[in-house]
Amino acid sequence: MTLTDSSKMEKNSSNMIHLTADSPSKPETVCIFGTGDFGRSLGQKMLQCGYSTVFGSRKSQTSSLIPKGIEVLSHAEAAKKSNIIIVAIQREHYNFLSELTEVLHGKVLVDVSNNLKINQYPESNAEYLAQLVPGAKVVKAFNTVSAWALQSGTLDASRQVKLSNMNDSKAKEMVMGIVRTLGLTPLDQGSLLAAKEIENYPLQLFPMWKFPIYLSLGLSAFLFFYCLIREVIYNYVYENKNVSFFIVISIPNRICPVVALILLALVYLPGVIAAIIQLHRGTKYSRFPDWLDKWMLCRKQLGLVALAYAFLHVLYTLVIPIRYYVRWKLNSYVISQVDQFIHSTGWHSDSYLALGILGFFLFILLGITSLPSVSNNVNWREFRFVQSKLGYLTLILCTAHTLGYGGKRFLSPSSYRWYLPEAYVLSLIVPCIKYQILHLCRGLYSITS
Ligand SMILES: NC(=O)C1=CN([C@@H]2O[C@H](COP(=O)(O)OP(=O)(O)OC[C@H]3O[C@@H](n4cnc5c(N)ncnc54)[C@H](OP(=O)(O)O)[C@@H]3O)[C@@H](O)[C@H]2O)C=CC1
Ligand SMILES: [Fe+3]
Repeated sequence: MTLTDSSKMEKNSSNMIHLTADSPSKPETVCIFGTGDFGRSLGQKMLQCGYSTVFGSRKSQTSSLIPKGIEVLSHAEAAKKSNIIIVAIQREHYNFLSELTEVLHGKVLVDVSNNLKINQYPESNAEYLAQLVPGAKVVKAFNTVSAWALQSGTLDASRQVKLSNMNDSKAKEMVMGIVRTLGLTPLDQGSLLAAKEIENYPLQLFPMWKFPIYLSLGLSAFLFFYCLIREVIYNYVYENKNVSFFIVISIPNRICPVVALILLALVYLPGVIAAIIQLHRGTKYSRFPDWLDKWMLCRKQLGLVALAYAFLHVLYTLVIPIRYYVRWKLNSYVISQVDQFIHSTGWHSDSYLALGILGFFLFILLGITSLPSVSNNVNWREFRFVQSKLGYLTLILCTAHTLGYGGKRFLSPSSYRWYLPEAYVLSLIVPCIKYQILHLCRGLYSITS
């Protein structure tokens, strides 16, 4: 066991001790308004974790769905029994709470609600609740956990509970205590102003992945038609050769490395543009344009999509030796000439393959270090070293590998092995410019200081 492992275990066990020692802060009774899906699931979980729970509902009779051991009372009666009231009701039905202002005065009201659309209302649901019941201490929490996850106990993917609250740290601490006892991790997001962001969070669908995925799909489509015209249609029209089966493996295997390289280059390009902007403005303390900000924020996703394309390229390449077309070509080549081993060709083929293997290995390393569990264990300098220095090296190695493969026939337009020169140009230019800019910056810095 490493030193970090043991210190982590120590930390965890001290947390556990802290939890049990924390139990005095565990309230006697928790009240939940609303006996819908979420209210029932939360009530059941509370009961399992040792809380005495009471429901506040419009109906007084208990249905078979209500977990056994939980009393169902009217809203006012239930609220009187507890200092914490979890409001598991849709925002549209909050109006009746204003009639309970007196009972709810000084109590902690937990708003768990979500909306159907991003930014559906001008103010967040939690702020709206705080306006309706001015005497209560409103805390936003639990909206990022689903009723299904609470019921099934599969909380791994959604263990984090984002919280925010007006200015009452005591109320927030009380809710955080409950969150911890339920086996979840509270994540303090600050004041109630953050509630809107917390409410928008479950409605987002891979926000950072949209641009990289659309871009890669667009590039793939463009390259597919480009290769289709250059290789299949051109050969058919001018050489009367039918190579339409290229669509299945040859063309995808041409598209994958090119898209991977362009995307990888686009990971490093915004850094270059940012450096140029900073040099032009003469300061690094001004905001970048919005488009550059957004581009910088999705670099990790761009890199991971690039890695996926590189993986596909590796898989497509692995099947090459068993393809009929390749075996046929090889055989006819052997038959057509008494083959002499050409040393330079041996070198050329081995070195481009070796460059590809090394480049792909570093590419995987980049992907792994971008995973949160790994990046949390390296310091900022180590992370930058891997992502920046090794990133450029990966770009150069992969470009050299592709150049090495296509290089021989680069200038022959009728060849089916023709690669898009733009891909190389872009991926080679980026590290070069950055290198130049760094030197320029160092030079300027030494002159001015
Ligand atoms: N379902 C989920 O996975 C999640 C839900 N949430 C949030 O939890 C809240 C409840 O969701 P959910 O349980 O799924 O919804 P349901 O429709 O299943 O339940 C809503 C409950 O609100 C109460 N209610 C309905 N209309 C009124 C009214 N006019 N006046 C007073 N109370 C009313 C009812 O309780 P009664 O009949 O007892 O009065 C009803 O059972 C929502 O705000 C939702 O956004 C948050 C995270 C996940
Ligand atoms: Fe390759």
